[in-house]
Amino acid sequence: MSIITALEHVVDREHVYPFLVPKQAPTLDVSHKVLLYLEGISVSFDGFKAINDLNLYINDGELRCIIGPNGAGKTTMMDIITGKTRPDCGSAWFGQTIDLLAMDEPAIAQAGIGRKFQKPTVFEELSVWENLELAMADDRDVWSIFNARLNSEQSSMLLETIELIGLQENAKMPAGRLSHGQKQWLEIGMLLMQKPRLLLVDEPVAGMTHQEMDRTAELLISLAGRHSVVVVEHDMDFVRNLAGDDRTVTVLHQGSVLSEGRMSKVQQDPKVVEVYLGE
Ligand SMILES: Nc1ncnc2c1ncn2[C@@H]1O[C@H](COP(=O)(O)OP(=O)(O)OP(=O)(O)O)[C@@H](O)[C@H]1O
Repeated sequence: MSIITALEHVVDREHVYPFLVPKQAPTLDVSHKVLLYLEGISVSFDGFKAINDLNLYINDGELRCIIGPNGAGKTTMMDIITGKTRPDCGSAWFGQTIDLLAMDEPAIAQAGIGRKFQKPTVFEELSVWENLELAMADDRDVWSIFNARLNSEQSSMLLETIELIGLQENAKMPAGRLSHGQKQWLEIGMLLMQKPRLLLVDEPVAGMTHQEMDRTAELLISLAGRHSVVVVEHDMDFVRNLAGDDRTVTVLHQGSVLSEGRMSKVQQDPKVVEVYLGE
């Protein structure tokens, strides 16, 4: 480039230098129908292998239940997917192009992986509607969110979400007054406002009534297809309900996959009966 051209670029306010463009994750590619690939992942804490040569594949739009006894490595696996824990070896890809191990936690969330922890963390003083507004994927700051009007796409997304989580009647209610189950649904709704492609849900029904559990199963099943959903859960009745006859259940034990398949098959696997269901 000549000096004149370089000077022209400097004064040209439209010109953006490549080094000034924020690095963006490559476009998600699920042409092979797999959304998440974990291969040969291991991680040790003080010499103890919490994850041991783990291989796991989640299809695009799939709802997968992950079960396993205490200490099987379920939480650590979620921590690796979301970038909270770095594995010692192995690979983790989101679709075929996005290398999760090369990204930090915010970049992974930005790329479309949302995580719901066991305890609901909603803003208790704010209404259900405001909680959802606040969670909306947007570059507005907190104050402008409440001062600005939503555009029509944002309003319809919010309406659709509040209906999906069954809280339309509670839109104006402070989130602190919701039941435990309703708070969990609100938090799922808040995650959905960020348009995740993959939702990781940790023990969603702990502390719920049976009615709330059934409603939660319906909600998670309704999300599959548009999103992939990975649910870690201890409650076997809930897992049976969620998995139905044709979804895949993965059993983790000592940091690797012990068994995988339909719930009816997994339940009868002698290895599973021995380490987990037979407890
Ligand atoms: N940061 C850490 N430092 C040391 N050990 C850890 C750490 N995180 C996890 N572990 C150990 O790794 C093993 C797997 O833990 P993890 O929490 O992933 O299991 P889990 O399947 O989620 O168990 P639970 O069902 O009880 O939640 C456990 O033995 C745990 O004590």
